[in-house]
Amino acid sequence: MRPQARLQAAIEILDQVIEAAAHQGAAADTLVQRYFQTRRYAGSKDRAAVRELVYGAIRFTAERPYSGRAALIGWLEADAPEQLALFDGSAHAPSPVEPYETRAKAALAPLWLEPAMRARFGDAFEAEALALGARAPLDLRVAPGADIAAVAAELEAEPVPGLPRALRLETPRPLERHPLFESGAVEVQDAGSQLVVAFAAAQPHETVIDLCAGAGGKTLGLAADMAGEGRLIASDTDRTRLQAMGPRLQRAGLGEFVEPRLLNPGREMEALADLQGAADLVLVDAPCSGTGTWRRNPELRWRLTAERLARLTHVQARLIDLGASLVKPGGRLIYAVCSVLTEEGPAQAEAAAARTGLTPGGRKALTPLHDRCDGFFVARLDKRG
Ligand SMILES: C[S@@+](CC[C@H](N)C(=O)[O-])C[C@H]1O[C@@H](n2cnc3c(N)ncnc32)[C@H](O)[C@@H]1O
Repeated sequence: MRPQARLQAAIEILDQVIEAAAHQGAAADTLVQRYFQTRRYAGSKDRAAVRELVYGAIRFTAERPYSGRAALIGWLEADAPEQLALFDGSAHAPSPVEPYETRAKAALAPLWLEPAMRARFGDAFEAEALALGARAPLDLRVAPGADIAAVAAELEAEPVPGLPRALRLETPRPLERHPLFESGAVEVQDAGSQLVVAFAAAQPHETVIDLCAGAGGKTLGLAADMAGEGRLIASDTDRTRLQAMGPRLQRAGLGEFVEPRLLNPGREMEALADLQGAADLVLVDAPCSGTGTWRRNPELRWRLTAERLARLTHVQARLIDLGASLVKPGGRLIYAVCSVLTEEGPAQAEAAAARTGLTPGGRKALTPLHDRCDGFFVARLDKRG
């Protein structure tokens, strides 16, 4: 592809990303992949270059742009103006840039969300928002049986302070076909997620419920901490995610240990009735805005709306109440969200303590700027014995 055609491809994909963001459609990564499935003439260098253009424009502005063209022009004018000469109207090229046409403006947070984020971060708002929008390294969790020093040497990865089983690749590269990944010796998991698991402090012989287990990222960490002793139930309402957990458990040799349970949305208790008041630990890793993961999913900034956020906080409160009923006297509930918003974090935990009668037992807020990991909020709530 000529450079001009790459720009035009990026514009077309960005149009799709904008449309999908407005209507809860497919993720940007999926749209990039689909675009090239039907364009076999594009080689791997073309794909990589177009992807860079698409993500450069997405990272540039947190405010959903008017069009793919506006997004790309806005970004290139700010960061690579020489490329605008390639908007020359030749075959497969974008038409020349007009002085008065709409261009996206740089924005660190969606306009409607900025006041809440300023209130949350105070003077550090700009630095925190910049860190949230920057590229993330690739973090790995090394399985208990694997020699971490040998894995670090083989992958040329660095240790992560405070997490003895974590390694970091500052420049991410695909690992899905690496023997260390295929054998279950390493799993991709952000340091923030690993810190949440460490905060939960699952112990051998406990009964643990990972209520919103998804594809099992944190389940694997909980299982490692339990050293295969006790009971670990992993539930979710999403069949596809729960099914994706299967191969991960197999790779880690945990197929027999973890009990997956598919829940019916709104009627979750039907599949959990036997566990009422039975768990030492319930992890509620609740669905959330994902504001803490903007580094890896920058287009989430274009997706979130006030209505969606309100729906999410409602679901979070419901899941905390459900989780609380599963905790046994003397047990604990760990509430976690990959969010940096007060209403999903501290405010949610405080309201939960007042509503459920559970006792606040410590909490932690992580941010990319401060902790070099995804943004997370995690809180512990104890049930009196
Ligand atoms: C933040 S994700 C969990 C990520 C997962 N724990 C991990 O570490 O990879 C939130 C999960 O909550 C699930 N979920 C949404 N509504 C739910 C409900 N009513 N009951 C249980 N899980 C639910 C979603 O399907 C999603 O997988």
